[in-house]
Amino acid sequence: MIVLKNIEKIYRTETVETIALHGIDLEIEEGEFVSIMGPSGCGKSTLLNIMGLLDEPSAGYVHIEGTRIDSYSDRSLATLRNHQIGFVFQSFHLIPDLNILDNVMLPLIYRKTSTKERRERARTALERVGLQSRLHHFPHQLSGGQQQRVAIARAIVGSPRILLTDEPTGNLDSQMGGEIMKILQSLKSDSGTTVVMVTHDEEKAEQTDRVVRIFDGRLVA
Ligand SMILES: Nc1ncnc2c1ncn2[C@@H]1O[C@H](COP(=O)(O)OP(=O)(O)OP(=O)(O)O)[C@@H](O)[C@H]1O
Repeated sequence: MIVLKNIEKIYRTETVETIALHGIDLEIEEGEFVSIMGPSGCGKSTLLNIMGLLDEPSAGYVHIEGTRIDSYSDRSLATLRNHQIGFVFQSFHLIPDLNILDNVMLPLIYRKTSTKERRERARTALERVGLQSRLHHFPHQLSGGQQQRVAIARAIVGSPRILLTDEPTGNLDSQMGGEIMKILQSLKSDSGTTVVMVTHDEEKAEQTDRVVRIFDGRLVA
């Protein structure tokens, strides 16, 4: 379960102060598939980054699986992020010089597992997204939808409890976007993964369990 309590986020530069989030209270149940919608600049990515422990709130606190995050050391935070949370972004961020299998094995490099086990897990994750026949292809040899499926495989290879996705279908046509939605739904239904998806696409948001709407850094529904 993810709990956000009275989250504020203020970005300060020398001349400007931007209040990106104003007192957000949000609870996301384990195994829930939630979408976050709102106009450009309303704070969606900021919220996702705070949920994913990539950024710290200026005030308020985050609980993940019952533990208040600000009680963690940087090292335990990194471990928590590496083991419990997977990320998928709109642009796939694959490493062009590594084949698909090696790209997917990458997050396991910090774990004390053998290369053989890491390879097995990467194969299983790639099977899960239907890319078992492309293991030795390089990213540029795949379509956009396939590259996004690799990014999902990489995000789930460590079996995270939480998958955070920032416009995962934003760069894809509607058929490929539909395939990505099916994969996200299967993660929820087959493994009970909690999935949070930032999207601008009303139709895709309606396919999730709950739509959270943000306007000007505040929750509106
Ligand atoms: N690193 C930063 N420094 C200063 N201001 C920032 C920073 N990151 C975001 N902002 C500001 O915070 C606000 C929220 O940005 P955020 O990226 O969370 O919006 P968003 O809803 O995800 O937008 P979009 O849909 O366009 O991606 C915006 O006004 C943005 O300009």
